[in-house]
Amino acid sequence: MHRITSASAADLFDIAATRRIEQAAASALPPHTLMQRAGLAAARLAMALAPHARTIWIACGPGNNGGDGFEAAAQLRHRGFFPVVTFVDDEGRLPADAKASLQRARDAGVTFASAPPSSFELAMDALLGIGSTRPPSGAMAEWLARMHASASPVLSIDVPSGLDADTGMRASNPNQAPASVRATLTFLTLKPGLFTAQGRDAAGTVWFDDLGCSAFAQERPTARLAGAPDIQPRTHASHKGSYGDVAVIGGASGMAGAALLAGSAALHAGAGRVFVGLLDPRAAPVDTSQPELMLRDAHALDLAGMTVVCGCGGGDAVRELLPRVLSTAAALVLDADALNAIAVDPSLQAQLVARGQAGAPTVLTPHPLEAARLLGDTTGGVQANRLAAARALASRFGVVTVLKGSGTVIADAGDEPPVINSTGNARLATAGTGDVLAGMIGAALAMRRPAFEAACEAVWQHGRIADLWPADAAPLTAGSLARRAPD
Ligand SMILES: NC(=O)C1=CN([C@@H]2O[C@H](COP(=O)(O)OP(=O)(O)OC[C@H]3O[C@@H](n4cnc5c(N)ncnc54)[C@H](O)[C@@H]3O)[C@@H](O)[C@H]2O)[C@@H](O)CC1
Ligand SMILES: [K+]
Repeated sequence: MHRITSASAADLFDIAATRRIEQAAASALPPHTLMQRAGLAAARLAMALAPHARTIWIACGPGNNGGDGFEAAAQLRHRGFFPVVTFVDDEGRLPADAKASLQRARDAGVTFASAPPSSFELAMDALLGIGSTRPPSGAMAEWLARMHASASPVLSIDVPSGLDADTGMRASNPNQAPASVRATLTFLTLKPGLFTAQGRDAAGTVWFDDLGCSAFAQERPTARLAGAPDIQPRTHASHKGSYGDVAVIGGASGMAGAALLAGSAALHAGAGRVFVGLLDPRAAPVDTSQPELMLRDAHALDLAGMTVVCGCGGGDAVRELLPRVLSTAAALVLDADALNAIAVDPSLQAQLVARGQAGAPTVLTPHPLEAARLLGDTTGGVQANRLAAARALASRFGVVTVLKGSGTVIADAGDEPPVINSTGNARLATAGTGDVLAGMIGAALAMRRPAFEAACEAVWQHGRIADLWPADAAPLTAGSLARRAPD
């Protein structure tokens, strides 16, 4: 068993692949072995989370997830703890494995109750796992609300009940208040839904136990956690030309700040030189607080051979420059208003596809609404399956897509499984952080990182800065994020 951190690189498997792995393992092992291993792992983690616990409430559902709960209860009782089990369904409908574990819990002297204990030091959610098919209702919904409203830690078994392990969408209760301490112990495989959409909030700290079955995980991963990037040291004999030029195109009237933020981020991410081509004809000729940035009129900037970051604060004015940007930029990041312009213009879309066919790298950085516009979908449709939406955008336009949001998804047009980023937090939910990300990706491209790696590394670093932000520092702003330091 080990804890998954943002530094962990790991393969993720969807429910269908997990079921196949489970079947292969179950048929090679003596009956009930997997559930006994799962229950023991759950009991061990429960003891570690609440070693002082007098009462551990274990809520068990009608399938094998409930079986894991019964098994954990038996193991805890054998170790001198006092689990109280509430069971949501009738015993006759339990699958065989779960039925055997129910009997083991009874034999161990576990207390069974019809209602949750009045107080408990830890709650274990063993109601629904990967077999969840509909929103929890009735007693199940009441029990989930009760455990998540408590001040005691909640340990979810395999998957937080009601969370779709493939997509990270909750069947109901999307605004559930987080319990004080929340952890999920997942078995056999890590599932993508634990790391994107509502999954990160629902799961809390993720622990993984492969139940000794890693040899059976011979499936192609559905997605990956990339883990911490490998930062290469700079050679002494390098110079600014070694780290490339970035040109930011954006900053229409009243929105110069967005382009300056992207430029600042590119600079602090290590680009050799950064030009900011402003679309506002009345823009100031220099930013005295960041004199390193070379401000230009966007229309006069020569883009040949440049890595271009286009769209930050671009307004409608960016539209007229896009044909030139799409045809001349050596490498390109398209953000914000550039994406909105492309979404409504088939000729720009054709140019984007042509770039991909010519092998020119392009990274799109949409938030869910921008992705929906590009796909002709709704935000809800995109969020309902973020992995699929990111892949669809990447393959439609021949680009690398960075679908922003909790658990940012990075997908490319090839066969590579998408990456779900595991850094970042709600500090990033403030104006301008997307401009900063676009600039950081631009810097990585200028340093000649392949587009997919550039995007994965920059997204990871961007979230990492927010994760490391000192709790007692001023709130994170996009400007300080770009500079990577509190003001
Ligand atoms: N079978 C095995 O050998 C193993 C199973 N494991 C556990 O088994 C789980 C999968 O078991 P199952 O396939 O039985 O699936 P679940 O235990 O997730 O639940 C499926 C059952 O719940 C019902 N159900 C679905 N949504 C419901 C809702 N909203 N309200 C009420 N009932 C609902 C279904 O009709 C079905 O009876 C995994 O998540 C994992 O926890 C692990 O112990 C690993 C080994
Ligand atoms: K569960």
